[in-house]
Amino acid sequence: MTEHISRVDPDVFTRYLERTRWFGGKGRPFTIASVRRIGALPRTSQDSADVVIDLVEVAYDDAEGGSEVYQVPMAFYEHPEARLDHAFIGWWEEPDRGWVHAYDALHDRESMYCWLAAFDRAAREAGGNLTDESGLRFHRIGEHELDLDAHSTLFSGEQSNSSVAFGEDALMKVFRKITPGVNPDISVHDVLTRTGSDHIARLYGWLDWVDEDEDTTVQLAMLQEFLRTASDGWDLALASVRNLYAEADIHAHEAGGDFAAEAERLGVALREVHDVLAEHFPVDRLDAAAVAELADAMDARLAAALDVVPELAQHAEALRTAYGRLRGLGEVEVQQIHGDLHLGQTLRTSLGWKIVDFEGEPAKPLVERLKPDSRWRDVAGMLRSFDYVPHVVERQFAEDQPDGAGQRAYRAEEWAHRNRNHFLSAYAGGELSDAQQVLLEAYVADKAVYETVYETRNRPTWVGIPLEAVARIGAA
Ligand SMILES: Nc1ncnc2c1ncn2[C@@H]1O[C@H](COP(=O)(O)OP(=O)(O)O)[C@@H](O)[C@H]1O
Ligand SMILES: O=P(O)(O)O[C@H]1O[C@H](CO)[C@@H](O[C@H]2O[C@H](CO)[C@@H](O)[C@H](O)[C@H]2O)[C@H](O)[C@H]1O
Repeated sequence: MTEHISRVDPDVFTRYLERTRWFGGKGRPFTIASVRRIGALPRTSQDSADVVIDLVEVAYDDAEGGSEVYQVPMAFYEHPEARLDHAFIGWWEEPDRGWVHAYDALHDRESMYCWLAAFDRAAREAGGNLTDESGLRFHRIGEHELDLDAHSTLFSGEQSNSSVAFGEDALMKVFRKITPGVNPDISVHDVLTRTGSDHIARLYGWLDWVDEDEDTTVQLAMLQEFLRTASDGWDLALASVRNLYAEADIHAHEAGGDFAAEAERLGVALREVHDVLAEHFPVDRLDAAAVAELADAMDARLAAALDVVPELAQHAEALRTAYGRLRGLGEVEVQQIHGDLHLGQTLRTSLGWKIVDFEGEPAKPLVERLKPDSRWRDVAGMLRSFDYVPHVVERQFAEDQPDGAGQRAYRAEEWAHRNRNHFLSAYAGGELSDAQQVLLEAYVADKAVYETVYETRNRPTWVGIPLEAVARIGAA
């Protein structure tokens, strides 16, 4: 542990991380390797607490090993704040502040005002940049005037990061797992905002920190347009299946809540986003050797997954065969993509579909996430998501209405099939070539394997959903 908080019992952070949704190391043994104070938010006249940002380094004590760094913004109060009980981290003596009661600052409206006010001030500084003496830099782009009267509300969803809405004006996403260098969520939103894309929330700014010791920059948060009229694509799709089940014996295309037209619009939106990204980021053609490396990477991911999900073993050969087919492809085009696309990353607004969260898969190292990849990875992510929807609805129905499961399973498959097809043909604009089919199948298999690990670690009772998909690949 570094000197400045050496009096804090590391168990305080261990217990806190384990309680959060966003900590990626749940289920793995770990110790706190270091805690580093990187700055304090500029004070405003409304402040009632000191607000600081710590980076907490976690070292894993299992065979996989390695370490990760998490961002923990904290509000320090002199006395306990009952209204923030749910966000309590611990209490300890700070060298220059005395005894403090530390709370997760994102739950605290007074503290969140510090971020909003700093972003607002940045817009008025030269170049839209505000830098403080600790190296925290607030950047603004565009003309949007922030609403400084807006109250902050922390989103409570299942997220890898923490998002705070400022009224209906702006949304700030605080990145939890921190890696030095460019965060693709910011760089991709920056390009799509500057080019006027219709399918994203506009970027308003971001916060980074210059680590002078390591000569690196760390991106800490992103501020963007709040999509007021948004409905989550995942929730809409769940509602569509519930609607289908509410009427006995009708087909998916006959149900009032049919989702196929939305699936088609989503396909078109994704293609348009991919086209803009291809225009503004480098596009490469992988040669046969590089394509073989792509297959090797999928093999390696499967090997690592087998340690976490031993049930995958019986399907390993079929999965390797799907990856192996990639080796027969001469060339594969790669570009900047989304990297972790699923229905929960899509929002239906009054102005059409928007896609959010361009950070890539949270578990992947940044170097991997920054590498150009095939567009078919994103398409595969969406196809997997259409597969998840009826399974999740069925879990809810099975409890209340155990009868009729067989009939529901049949109709569920019809729903998933219909929406996958509508999405895919709208995206591709016609039939897929053999090479595209091979790519798509390999990426679907790779995503399903990733999901088995993700579910085992985060929602163990859901692991059957991707495992069933993996079994289908085996049976094909
Ligand atoms: N600009 C926005 N306006 C309104 N809601 C948003 C916006 N961006 C994201 N959301 C909501 O916040 C949720 C989490 O955002 P996301 O970027 O996926 O975070 P994470 O990286 O933590 O997964 C999304 O599912 C969506 O419902
Ligand atoms: O949104 P995140 O970047 O945090 O993505 C992670 O969490 C997702 C779950 O919220 C997970 O997605 C999986 O579950 C979805 C249903 O909840 C389903 O629609 C997706 O198809 C499935 O992959 C995602 O994989 C993970 O990276």
